[in-house]
Amino acid sequence: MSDTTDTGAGTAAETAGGATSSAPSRRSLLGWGGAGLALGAAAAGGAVAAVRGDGGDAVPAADSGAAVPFYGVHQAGIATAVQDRLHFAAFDVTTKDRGELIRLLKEWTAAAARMTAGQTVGEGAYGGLAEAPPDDTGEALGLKPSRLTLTIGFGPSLFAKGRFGLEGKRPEALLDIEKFPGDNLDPARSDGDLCVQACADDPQVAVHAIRNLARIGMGRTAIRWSQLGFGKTSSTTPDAQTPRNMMGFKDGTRNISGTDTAALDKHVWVGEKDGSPWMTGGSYLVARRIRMHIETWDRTGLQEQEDVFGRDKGEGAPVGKAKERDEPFLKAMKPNAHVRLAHPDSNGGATILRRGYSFTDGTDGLGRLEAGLFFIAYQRDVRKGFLPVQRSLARNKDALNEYIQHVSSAIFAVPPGVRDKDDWWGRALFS
Ligand SMILES: C=CC1=C(C)c2cc3[nH]c(cc4nc(cc5[nH]c(cc1n2)c(C)c5CCC(=O)O)C(CCC(=O)O)=C4C)c(C)c3C=C
Ligand SMILES: [Fe+2]
Repeated sequence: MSDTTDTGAGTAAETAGGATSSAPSRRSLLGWGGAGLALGAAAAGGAVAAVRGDGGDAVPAADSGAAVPFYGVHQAGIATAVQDRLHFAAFDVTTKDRGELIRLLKEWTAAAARMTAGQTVGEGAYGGLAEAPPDDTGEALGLKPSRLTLTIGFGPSLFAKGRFGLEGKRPEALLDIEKFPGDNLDPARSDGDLCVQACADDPQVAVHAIRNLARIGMGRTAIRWSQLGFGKTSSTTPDAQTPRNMMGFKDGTRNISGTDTAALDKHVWVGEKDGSPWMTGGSYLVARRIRMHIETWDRTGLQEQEDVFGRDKGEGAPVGKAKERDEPFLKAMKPNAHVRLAHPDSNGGATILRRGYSFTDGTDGLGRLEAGLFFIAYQRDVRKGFLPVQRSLARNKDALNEYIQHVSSAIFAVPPGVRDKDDWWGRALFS
């Protein structure tokens, strides 16, 4: 655990860069494969043979074992290619000391830079003082970087008066989300001062990352709730096969593509003139745990299932069309079909980037599968993204509502990317 050092930006930078560390890395354990080469470049802070051009514009990662660059204009994990697994954690900040919080964010940044490059945290998992717990918990030793991305967000409660002096910096877009008809929200699984979204192609790598951040944060933060996810339910790579959700339908067909920079600028990235300068290049994240009434769905006829979405189950084509990517003709769908109500044309152009994951947490004690969608949406302004779409789905009685229930809700301001080794998560907010 790296709580032994007062990690100033300089120290954090050295650690993040990896150049001065003698810690055993997942790279050194792996040798120099193709992924290792990309990782080596990332660790050196140089041009990466890889996944993003200028650190902001995303292009798909080819190799699921590779490293996704940590530094960039935008945080990775939003427009970058979606990985297979998720561990999402919301934290309460337990320290009252602003300086402590800043130190924590610097330490987290340094650890995140190392872990996303496939390296161990701090001095590693072994080889240190026998009396002290190792800096790294060790379960990712020998594993590839697995396209791990770590994306941080700040919740509304962090900006509360009398806490950290941030009340004047709360963006208007970081609003308190209203309760929608049909919501059955569990406060213990909702909200949070901070969040970290960890996505990777190996679940052990994602879980290791959250575990180590939680460990570094001990005494200053505590996990409020967390969510594991599998089977991505969206795609930010248009050429990839669209994944299917737990209802068996292709999900993510009409998502914003990670390569469509014009759409990302228009709908996802916060602009300079959007009101909160520290958020320029960032985005707003809405997370909703949505339980599915799986057993009811499984007893529902195919025609009804297809009517619910307005797409067919096999190909994923919109009603009356042959191919998944054909332009939907909304009026051909039932008035309360999910796609019809969620489409930008039905919501004044409101458009979101979806990045959700399926989940199952076993059974619920009544023999029913505790399963659903952990819905994640990124947008430039929640008032022009999630809110109008969800209002439309809730108030117009989306046909899907009979089969689902929203059981948790959270919103976070996701700051821009960490530019280089001297930068840290939230620097613009606290400066
Ligand atoms: C508030 C936003 C949305 C919530 C909540 C939501 C829940 C939800 N969606 C599905 C399954 C599908 N959704 C699909 C399309 C779709 N959904 C939203 C928004 C929300 N969905 C949008 C904006 C769209 C795209 C509409 C369009 O432009 O055509 C689809 C169709 C395939 C696709 O385009 O992705 C499916 C399937 C579930 C199961 C669910 C809650 C559990
Ligand atoms: Fe949807």
